[in-house]
Amino acid sequence: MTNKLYDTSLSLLTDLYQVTMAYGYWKSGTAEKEAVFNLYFRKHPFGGGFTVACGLTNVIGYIEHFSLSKKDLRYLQTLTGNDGQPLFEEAFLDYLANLKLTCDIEAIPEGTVVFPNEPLVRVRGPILQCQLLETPLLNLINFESLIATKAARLRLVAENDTLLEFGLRRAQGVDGGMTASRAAYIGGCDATSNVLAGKLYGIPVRGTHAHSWVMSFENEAEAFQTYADVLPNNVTLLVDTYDTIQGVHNAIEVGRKLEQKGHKLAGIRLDSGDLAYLSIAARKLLDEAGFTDTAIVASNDLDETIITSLKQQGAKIDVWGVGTKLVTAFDQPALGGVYKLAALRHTSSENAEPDGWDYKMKLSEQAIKISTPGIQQVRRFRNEQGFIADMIFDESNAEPNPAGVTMTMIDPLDFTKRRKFDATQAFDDLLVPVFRDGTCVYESPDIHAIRARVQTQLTNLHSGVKRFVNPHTYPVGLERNLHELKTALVMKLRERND
Ligand SMILES: Nc1ncnc2c1ncn2[C@@H]1O[C@H](COP(=O)(O)OP(=O)(O)OP(=O)(O)O)[C@@H](O)[C@H]1O
Ligand SMILES: O=P(O)(O)OC[C@H]1O[C@H](OP(=O)(O)OP(=O)(O)O)[C@H](O)[C@@H]1O
Ligand SMILES: O=C(O)c1cccnc1
Repeated sequence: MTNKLYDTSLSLLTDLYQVTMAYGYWKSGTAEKEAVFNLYFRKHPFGGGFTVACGLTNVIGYIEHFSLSKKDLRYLQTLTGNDGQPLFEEAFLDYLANLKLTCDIEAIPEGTVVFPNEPLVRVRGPILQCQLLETPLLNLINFESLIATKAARLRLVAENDTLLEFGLRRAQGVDGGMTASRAAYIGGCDATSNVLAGKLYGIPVRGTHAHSWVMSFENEAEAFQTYADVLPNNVTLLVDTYDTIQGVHNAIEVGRKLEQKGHKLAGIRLDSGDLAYLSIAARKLLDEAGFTDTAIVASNDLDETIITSLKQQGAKIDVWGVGTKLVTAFDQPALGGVYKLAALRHTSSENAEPDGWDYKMKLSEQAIKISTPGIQQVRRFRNEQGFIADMIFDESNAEPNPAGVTMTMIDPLDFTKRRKFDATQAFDDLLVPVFRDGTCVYESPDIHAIRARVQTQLTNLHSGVKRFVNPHTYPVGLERNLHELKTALVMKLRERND
């Protein structure tokens, strides 16, 4: 199912500087110059060892609906510079009115585990168009990948327990709630409480009831009984409004009556107090009363650390409801994805050289912030045990060619560390074609298939990469030619600035 939230044009959902640069390219006659940009991040979120790529379906929706409406253009017409004069001339607005995206876009499919410096999306096309896409692409990929990663971490600790996403009420606005519900499901949640996300994305919806239900009755027993009478096929009772242990006794009473009518007490929910102690006590009471199938749901500011601790304490919790700390990515509120120019095409008419790419990179005093030039692809080598290493290479300049025999991968942090991969080594090239000349050529898998992909990907990762404390760094390197090209370009740029 595609994301209906983006069925209207969001073409102005960008930073002003993208539009002023677009104007600059147009005015200086370089708008159509072919460029390549890469979208990548530099550091895993949450101090982890992996990230889950997510957001591509929404990127496709955004691009397919890209078109500046008359209202958009009228708005741009009103923008003025510091002299009070219009920022943009009419002819540029006419150009934008007729602008159709013609980019070629490759991307790593959603649900793939990815690592720092790997291009998640590669955009190739007229530089003006590539530039306009920067902000929306970052917005869409950064947030969804962040939340999918958080959910994948929760899934790792929840193991085979049920994981519910309860975050809408505490999410960052409407869109924060909607995209978080989608990404949380993809990352590993089993269902959401968000009904609109259920409708739009086909995510299973689940829920219990609130304290207000109990508080609205004379007493808890009456509240539970009324709920069971009204929804006998959906009875999970929140037992902690007044006294949790008494609440469990009241729930058991209702459960007995449900059984007499051929229904069952599906669960109880704990939402405060010591969840380890209370879940163990509740399990004992339920089991003694014969309710061995009744699930214990827990919520209350849970995250992967608390769930791990509760499991270590022997908590008897079957279902974890996680809201705030999941959908707000509480401990790291943003993934720092960036979008950098990596190559610009020159034609023989511009200089004496034949047509070809000028490689581009951003220098920095910090090695981690130096971007990598080139028309990049990521080759993931694997064997029966799982993923071995990822090698970033330049499609137009690989050794000896992308389908060829031995390739040498160089560790970006220690150039003396090299690994060779010969032709017998199994691999997958991660970036796949998504747009050709502005037309979508990629069919997004359905959301359930994307979710399943995350779990398959994680089973292919070494457990050391998945641990939360000091995770092992999964090897990612540059193919030798790309490494040499990058080194030569750094030298050249540094010399030019000396
Ligand atoms: N046994 C436990 N071990 C570790 N953390 C726990 C345990 N039990 C509960 N927590 C977590 O501790 C945090 C605070 O719980 P605490 O009991 O202090 O507040 P509360 O139950 O929300 O209080 P209130 O009764 O006022 O609602 C929550 O994030 C909760 O998930
Ligand atoms: O704790 P989170 O991970 O964010 O999970 C969502 C929380 O939202 C609800 O509380 P709230 O107090 O809003 O409503 P309630 O009266 O139904 O408990 C629910 O009981 C959870 O505690
Ligand atoms: O259904 C629930 O139990 C629920 C839904 C939203 C937030 N907290 C709990």
